[in-house]
Amino acid sequence: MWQERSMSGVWKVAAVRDAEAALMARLPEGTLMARAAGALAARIGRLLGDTGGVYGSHVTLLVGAGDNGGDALYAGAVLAERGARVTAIEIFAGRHHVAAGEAFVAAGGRFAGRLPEHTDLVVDGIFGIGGRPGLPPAAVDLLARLAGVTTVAVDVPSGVEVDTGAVSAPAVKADVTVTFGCRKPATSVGAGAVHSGLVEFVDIGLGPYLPEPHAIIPTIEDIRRWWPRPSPYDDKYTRGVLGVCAGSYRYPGAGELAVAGALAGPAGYIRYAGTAARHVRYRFPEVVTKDRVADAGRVQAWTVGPGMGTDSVAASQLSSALDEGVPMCLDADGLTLLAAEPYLLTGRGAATVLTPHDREYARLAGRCTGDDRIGDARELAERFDCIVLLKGYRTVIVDPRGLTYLNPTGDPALATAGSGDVLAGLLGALLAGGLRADRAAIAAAFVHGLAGREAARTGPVTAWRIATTLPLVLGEMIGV
Ligand SMILES: NC(=O)C1=CN([C@@H]2O[C@H](COP(=O)(O)OP(=O)(O)OC[C@H]3O[C@@H](n4cnc5c(N)ncnc54)[C@H](OP(=O)(O)O)[C@@H]3O)[C@@H](O)[C@H]2O)[C@@H](O)CC1
Ligand SMILES: [K+]
Repeated sequence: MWQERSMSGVWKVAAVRDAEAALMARLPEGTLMARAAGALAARIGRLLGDTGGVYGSHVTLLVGAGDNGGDALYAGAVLAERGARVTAIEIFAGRHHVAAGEAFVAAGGRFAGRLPEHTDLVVDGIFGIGGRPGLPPAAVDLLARLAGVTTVAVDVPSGVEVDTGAVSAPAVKADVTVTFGCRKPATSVGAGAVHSGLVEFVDIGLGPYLPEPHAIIPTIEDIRRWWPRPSPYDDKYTRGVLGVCAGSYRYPGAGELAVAGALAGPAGYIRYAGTAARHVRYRFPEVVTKDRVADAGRVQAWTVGPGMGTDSVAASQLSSALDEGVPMCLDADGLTLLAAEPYLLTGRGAATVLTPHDREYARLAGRCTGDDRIGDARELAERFDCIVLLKGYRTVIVDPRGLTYLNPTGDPALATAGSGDVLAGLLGALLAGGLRADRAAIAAAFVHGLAGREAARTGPVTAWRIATTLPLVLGEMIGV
């Protein structure tokens, strides 16, 4: 499924090692490292080019004992040949990739016991996929002294747990990570994605040897292809009708934001049911409003939960919506209701997407999210037999069979009150529009992220601004 061409996969270390062994068996020794180091040197060269050029620049390599340090040394050799002053510091005294060290010295690089006076750019070659979480004290000390210097991580930022992206101990914080062969969780999810900075992928030929990926990162082409578009034969009903049950007397804004998100989606008709009906009607004349889900009329999907409260009225609204047996996005207060009544979804035939943030996750799972966000999301998806969209800088989406997506468009600006209400509305509209539920979840997260980024370009981001930026982003980037 992931092989749809534009997607990129994410693989764990064991799969990378197997693919590497299979490929290496067909190639002369050192070929892969040469490919990796060549691309690394080229990327560093471009970065230095932006700040005065390679010639005469001061580059410091932090070099571990394994092949990751070897990559750094071979790249350092190329830079030294191009006139950079390259200094390598061993993290473990007397231990480095021997052939790479010789090439480095032959090209004019030098090993030193301490940092040079000045560094323009530091290369993290401490550990790659052979790394365990955390850094030796010597590396922590060097990195502290290099704080503020442009940092390029080789393959993964050292110290990040490669298979989960967890950062539970000191780890390198890179501006750019040049990653080889395939993407890994370390650069794609959790705090590791933050520590990776801009991730540049270098194809070294592993592709044909890799198995099904651990997770998938969709691209904008995937989202464009999936987004439902009306045909000339559609009417407002056949495009899909979404029911939105969100907001309340107390929190009418949640209803308005969820509806605003929904209106940006592909559904042809939005029905609102809830106690914020007056507010919704006033702001959106195109939406038909009722107080009760039971009176809302037929829909192809429901979004239930944002700001609806958790009292008995809210519980009965949720239960009416579930009775309709159509796909549902369950968010916010709806998740709190589910946590209190975990059997609510048992035996449900239609797809359900749960959209927790970390605190809602804790309520549902009975424990906090841990270091492995993909594992956390999978556990919840299995328990409730649902699709789970676990929000974060890299939102994780999993279906109960384990198919996993990572959203690449997250932005810190999205962490603002009401932002999730907009997402829930948009996601529901995609469900109503007939998109497969896992794709509806990732497409909504992707476009919501783009809208957050776009809104952030012109000032502080509010949920309302995310909602009003959605049509712009959909028109300009998704082509709807
Ligand atoms: N895959 C590919 O296709 C290609 C891979 N290539 C490159 O190879 C890299 C993998 O190299 P690698 O296997 O030699 O392991 P690497 O990451 O250098 O580190 C191992 C060393 O670090 C040590 N160590 C680890 N953690 C530690 C800790 N917390 N604290 C202290 N020590 C710790 C560990 O010690 P040990 O476990 O032996 O005690 C061992 O000495 C890969 O990321 C990529 O850059 C490319 O060149 C070509 C294509
Ligand atoms: K590294």
